[in-house]
Amino acid sequence: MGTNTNSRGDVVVNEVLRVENVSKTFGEAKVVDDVSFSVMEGDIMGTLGPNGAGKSTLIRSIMGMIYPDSGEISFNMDGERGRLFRSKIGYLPEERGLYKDVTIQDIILYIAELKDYPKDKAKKRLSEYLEKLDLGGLERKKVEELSKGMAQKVQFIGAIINEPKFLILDEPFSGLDPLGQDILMEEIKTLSREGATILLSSHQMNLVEALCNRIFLINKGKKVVYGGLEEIKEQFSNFKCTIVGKNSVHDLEKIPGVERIVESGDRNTLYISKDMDSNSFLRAVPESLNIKELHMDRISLHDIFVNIAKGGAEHEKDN
Ligand SMILES: Nc1ncnc2c1ncn2[C@@H]1O[C@H](COP(=O)(O)OP(=O)(O)OP(=O)(O)O)[C@@H](O)[C@H]1O
Repeated sequence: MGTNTNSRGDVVVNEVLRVENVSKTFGEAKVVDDVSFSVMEGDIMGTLGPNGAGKSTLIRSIMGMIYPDSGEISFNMDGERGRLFRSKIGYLPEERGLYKDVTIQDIILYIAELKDYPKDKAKKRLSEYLEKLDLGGLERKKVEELSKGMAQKVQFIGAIINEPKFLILDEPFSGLDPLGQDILMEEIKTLSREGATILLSSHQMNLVEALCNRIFLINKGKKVVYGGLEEIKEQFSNFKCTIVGKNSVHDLEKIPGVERIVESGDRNTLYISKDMDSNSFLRAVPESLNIKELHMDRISLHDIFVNIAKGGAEHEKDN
């Protein structure tokens, strides 16, 4: 796993959540298969995986909503070890649902009460967060009058109303417009700076890349990648080179270090082997190529994800 550096850059040893050899079967299908990982104090950990990979099943198991067939899940918070400390945890479930015929304030105060969080503090925190999330002054609005994105923000407030030490967010960005996503991302960073440890699942790779210090990637129920974001990028090939121009894939494939090509019209993206540094690669690009544009980039989390989900295809068409 390498050094345990959290999202704040601190080296930490306190493991807040430990998932050990967890498996879950529905009918004949093993949807979580012997999965182990840890979330360290101060982490913003991203759980990624294709549709149906097992992310929500894992999260529901952590939340004690379903029982794994085997394995152990344990928390360690404020020096106490245990199964689940409800009052210290915040949870945004994948399935959205708030009572419709109640006001925002009533539902949030109800959630706060379930978590033993004082009513006066909850009221103040609700107003602050409504303001931050662009819903200022809407305490008395009924849930049924809200748009999907607005309801999503209210449910987020429900997850953080008790100042949780550990926050689990299942697809927090889904249904939000780009502005809403940016606002939420800033709030997640602020909560982390203020001391929360966060586990989130998302399909928005750019947001995960900007937020998370540690990644857990699951595919078909099995852990496939786990570690620090930088560590993972180095583990997979480091660079990609995009060349725009009329070139045959056959010629591009012959350049030393090219592992994989994604073709999109005149634009070819060449994924470079991690053994090849960028200077050596550029020196090896033949003069005979037709080059209208050329750029070198670090590979993104999106690239890593697609590569794993497709099983590392050699040569792909992008359209
Ligand atoms: N209660 C259930 N009963 C039967 N099968 C289930 C149940 N819950 C989940 N599954 C199955 O388990 C698999 C994993 O589902 P899960 O919701 O954990 O995936 P996910 O990674 O969260 O996917 P997505 O990104 O689409 O939300 C799927 O094949 C799903 O059909």
